[in-house]
Amino acid sequence: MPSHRYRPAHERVEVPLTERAWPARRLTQAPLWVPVDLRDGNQALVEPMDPERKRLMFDLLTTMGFKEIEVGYPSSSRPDFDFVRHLATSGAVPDDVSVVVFTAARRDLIERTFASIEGMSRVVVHLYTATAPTWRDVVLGHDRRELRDLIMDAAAHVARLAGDRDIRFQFSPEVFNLTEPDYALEVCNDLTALWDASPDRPVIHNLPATVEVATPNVYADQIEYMHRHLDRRDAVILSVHPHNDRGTGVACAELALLAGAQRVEGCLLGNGERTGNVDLVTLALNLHVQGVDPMIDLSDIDEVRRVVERCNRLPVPERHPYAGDLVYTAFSGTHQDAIGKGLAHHAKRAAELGVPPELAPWDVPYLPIDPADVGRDYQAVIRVNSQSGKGGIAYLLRSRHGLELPRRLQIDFSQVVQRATDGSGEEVTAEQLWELFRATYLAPGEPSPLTEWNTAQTGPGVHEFTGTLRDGRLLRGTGNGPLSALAGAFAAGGVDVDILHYAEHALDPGHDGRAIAYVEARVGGATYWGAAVDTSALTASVHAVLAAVNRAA
Ligand SMILES: CC(=O)SCCNC(=O)CCNC(=O)[C@H](O)C(C)(C)COP(=O)(O)OP(=O)(O)OC[C@H]1O[C@@H](n2cnc3c(N)ncnc32)[C@H](O)[C@@H]1OP(=O)(O)O
Ligand SMILES: CC(C)C(=O)C(=O)O
Repeated sequence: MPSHRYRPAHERVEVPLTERAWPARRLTQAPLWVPVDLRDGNQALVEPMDPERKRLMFDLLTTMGFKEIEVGYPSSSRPDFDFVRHLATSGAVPDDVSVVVFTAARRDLIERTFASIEGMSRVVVHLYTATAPTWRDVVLGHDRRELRDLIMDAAAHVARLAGDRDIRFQFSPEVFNLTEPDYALEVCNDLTALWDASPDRPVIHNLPATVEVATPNVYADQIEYMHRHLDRRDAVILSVHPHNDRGTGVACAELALLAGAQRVEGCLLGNGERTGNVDLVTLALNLHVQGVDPMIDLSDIDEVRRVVERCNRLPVPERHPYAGDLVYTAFSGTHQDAIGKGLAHHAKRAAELGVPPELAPWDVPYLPIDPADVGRDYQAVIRVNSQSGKGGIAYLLRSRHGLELPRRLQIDFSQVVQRATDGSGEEVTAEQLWELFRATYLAPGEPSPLTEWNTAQTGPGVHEFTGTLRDGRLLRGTGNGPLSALAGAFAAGGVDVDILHYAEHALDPGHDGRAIAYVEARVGGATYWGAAVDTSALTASVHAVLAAVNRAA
C-alpha cells in the first residue's frame, strides 16, 4: 500500500491545546439533536427525496420529538425550495419546532433562501463556507483575509434580510477539523460580534468534521479549544457535525460533547455523504444505556427504520447498532446459555422487586439494551445453528414450545441437533427443533402403544403394572412405583429396563392442559430418552418409558 502518500492529521492541522479537561468529564444530559436528513442526508442520495418522502421524513422527525430540524437547501433546487414553502404554508411544523435552512455564502443563494421562508416563524438561517487551507487555495481561490471578508459580507446580508424577524443565525466553517484553529476562532468570533449574539438570541457555531481525518481525541481537542476561547460563550450554542469516514463519527460526537459541544447534527441511522453523517439513533441510544434520557422517542425502532429506508431508498444493514435485524440475536452456544440464564434471572429479580420486567434494572449478558425498550420482542434473541449449544436449544424449546428439558436430555438433544446442523449447515428454527425433538423422542400420541394398561398399589410401597402392547405382548410386573413396576414388567418379559431419570411438567397454554413426561432409561446396556404428552401425567410417563424402549429396539 502506498501509505507514504498520506500525512498524519497532526501534520495537516496543529491543535494548540495541551491540557484538556474532556477526558475526565461524563455525559449527564442529552444535547440538542438536529437531524439533517432532509439536507445533508438528502444531498447524498442516489434519488433525492420527492415531496412525499420529504414529508414522511419530516413527520417522523417531529413525531420522534426533534425540536430543531434542518429541512433543506432551498436555493439548490426547485423541490428543496418548494418543500420549504410547503412547510411554511401547510401548518406541518409544530409550534415547538424550529426549522433550519441551509445556504452557501453567495448573495443570490441567500436571497432565494429568504424567499423560501417568507411567512415562517422560528427559523434558523444556516450559512456555510469551507475554511480549510486546501479548500481556500484550490476550491475557492481566496486567502484567509479575503475569505473572512466574503463570509462577513454574506453574514451581513443575512442579518439585513432577517431584519427584526424571529430568525436566528448559524454558521458552519466547513472542514473545520482541517482549519487552523486560530482562523476558525477568528471567523466565528467576528460573526458573533456582527450578529450581536446574546444569551436570549444566541448564535450557533457548528464545527464540522466534514471529512474525518483523525482519531476522535483530536476532534475533542479542537472542540475544547473553541469552547474555551469563543467570545460571548453564553451567547453561543456550540454545535458539532461529524461525518464517519474513519468509522468513528459516533466517538467523535461523544467526545465532542465531553469537550463542550451542546448541539449535534446528524442523520437517522447514519445516512449522509460518503460513509454518512453521524448516526443520531446510535448516539441517542448510547446515552439511554448510560441511564441518560435521550429526549427523543425510539420506542419503535423498526418503524423508524422502515420510514428511513423508504425515504432514503437505502437498506439498513443487519448489523447496524440498535436497529439492525441481527443485533439482538445470538447464534453462539455460550452467549445463548448466558442470555437464557440472564433473562431467567431478570424475570426473577423483577418479581422480587415487584415491578414489571420492562421496568426492572437491566443486566443481561450480551444484551446491552433490553430489546423491549426499542419495541423488539425476545423471539429473535436466540437462534440456532451449528455454533449453538444445549442452552440455546433449550431456550427455544422453552420459550416457543413450553418444554423444560431436563439438563441431561438437553445434552442428548443438542447432539441430535448438532448432527442435523453439521449436515445441513443451516439455521434450525424453533418449529424445526420441535419437529426434530418429536421425531426423536416423542411417543406417538394416538393410537397408544398399549391397547390397555393399569397400575395399582398392591401393598405398602408396592405397585403393580399390567398391560398389553399393540403386538399382543402382555406386560406384568411390580416395583416401588408405577414406572418401576413397568420396568419390572419388561424385566419379566426378558427386557432389562432401568429408569435412570424421570421428569414431568404441565405444558403451557396452547397444549390443552396436557403434561409432558421425560424418561431416561437404560435398555440393554445403552441409555435412551423418551418423552410423551398426555392429559394425564401418569399416562405421559408410561408412554415416555415405552418411547425410550422403542428407541432401543
Ligand atoms: C459539506 C456540505 O455538505 S456543503 C453542501 C453541499 N451541498 C450541495 O452542493 C447540494 C446543493 N448544491 C447545488 O445545488 C449547487 O451546487 C448550487 C445551486 C448551490 C450552486 O450551483 P452552481 O452555481 O452551479 O455551482 P457549483 O455547483 O458548480 O458549485 C461550485 C461553486 O460554488 C462555490 N462555493 C463553494 N462553496 C461555497 C460557499 N460556501 N460559498 C460561496 N460559494 C461557494 C465554488 O467556489 C464554485 O464557484 P466557482 O464556480 O466560481 O468556482
Ligand atoms: C457545511 C456543513 C454543515 C456540512 O454539511 C459538512 O461540513 O459536512
